[in-house]
Amino acid sequence: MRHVVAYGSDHLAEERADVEQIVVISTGGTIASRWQGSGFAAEARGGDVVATAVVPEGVSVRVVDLMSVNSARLTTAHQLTLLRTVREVLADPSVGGIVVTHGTDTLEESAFLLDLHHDDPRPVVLTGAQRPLEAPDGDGPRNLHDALLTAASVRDLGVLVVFDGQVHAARGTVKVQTLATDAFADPSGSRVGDVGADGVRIHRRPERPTPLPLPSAAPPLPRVDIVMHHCDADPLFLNAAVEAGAQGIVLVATGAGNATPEISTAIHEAVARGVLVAVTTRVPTGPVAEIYTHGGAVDLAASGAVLTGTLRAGQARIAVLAAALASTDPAERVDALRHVLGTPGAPAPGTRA
Ligand SMILES: NC(=O)C[C@H](N)C(=O)O
Repeated sequence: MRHVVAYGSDHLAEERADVEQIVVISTGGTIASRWQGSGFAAEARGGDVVATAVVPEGVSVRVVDLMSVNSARLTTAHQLTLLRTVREVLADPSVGGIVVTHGTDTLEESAFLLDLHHDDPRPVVLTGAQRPLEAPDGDGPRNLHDALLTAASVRDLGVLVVFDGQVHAARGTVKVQTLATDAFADPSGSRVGDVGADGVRIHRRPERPTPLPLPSAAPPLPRVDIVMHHCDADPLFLNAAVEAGAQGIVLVATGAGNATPEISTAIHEAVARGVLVAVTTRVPTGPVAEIYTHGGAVDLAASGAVLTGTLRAGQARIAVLAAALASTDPAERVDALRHVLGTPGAPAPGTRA
């Protein structure tokens, strides 16, 4: 990345490094965690986090200290603040890309929300750590270096997750390890690339639907709940979510998307009240599919639920949330959900007559 530039009135030509400015947005997580006397919690500022990493050659870093929280505590309001901050940062054409340091617990949710709205060729790369800030064998410094390198190197890949030498698309990626450092994978797909001593290697381009417009962050933000099915489950929690005012519900069904006739009836009633209901599965890998009746996915879909393909619970919830933020009309919300799921033939949100 070297080129020739002219400086000042004497037209002195010099060769200088073409520096790529990457903005690091710091949000907390284990990568920013310190011991609190009883356990670890996010505490450090972004500058402290960046100071742990080797900044790749040709990259300059500017830090935005957005928040410092364990990611299990994040709310929709936090995530919309992150989304707006990304937009504001990218409004500066001198910025080459963004790295978001984030707790791993809900990283896949924030990454997917950003990806659904990302309409810029410049990358947004999320990373974090499984070991705390000052751990002698910490994984944060390498992850941050790799994320910076990726953010400075790639274009037109949407929002990415870089972790443990791997580059993942936001969509489909889930946390697959509670403690080990190879924390992320797409169980139903393949990764986008790798980061090694020879740089960033990209193997595939993620499929992404047309990005959604920036949603309003004005309260009240829609409530979207997750309810898990299991042996002996009745519709109590699904109905409780409706009573609590949920505008969207994700049922984490068994197998390929199956529950019971009673839950199918409860979904029918929820949908009749304008609630957007989606179905994913407890199984780690593979799509949900309309195969079984007697309370199976065939019936749940007939009751008005939308099957979410290979998205797991956290990202299925983000898809429902994004659809709920895109419109207040129940039919348009279904369109928006099908659009973000990449359903063939789904009308673009807001195009209904
Ligand atoms: N590894 C981590 O980052 C976990 C941490 N509890 C979080 O903030 O998500």
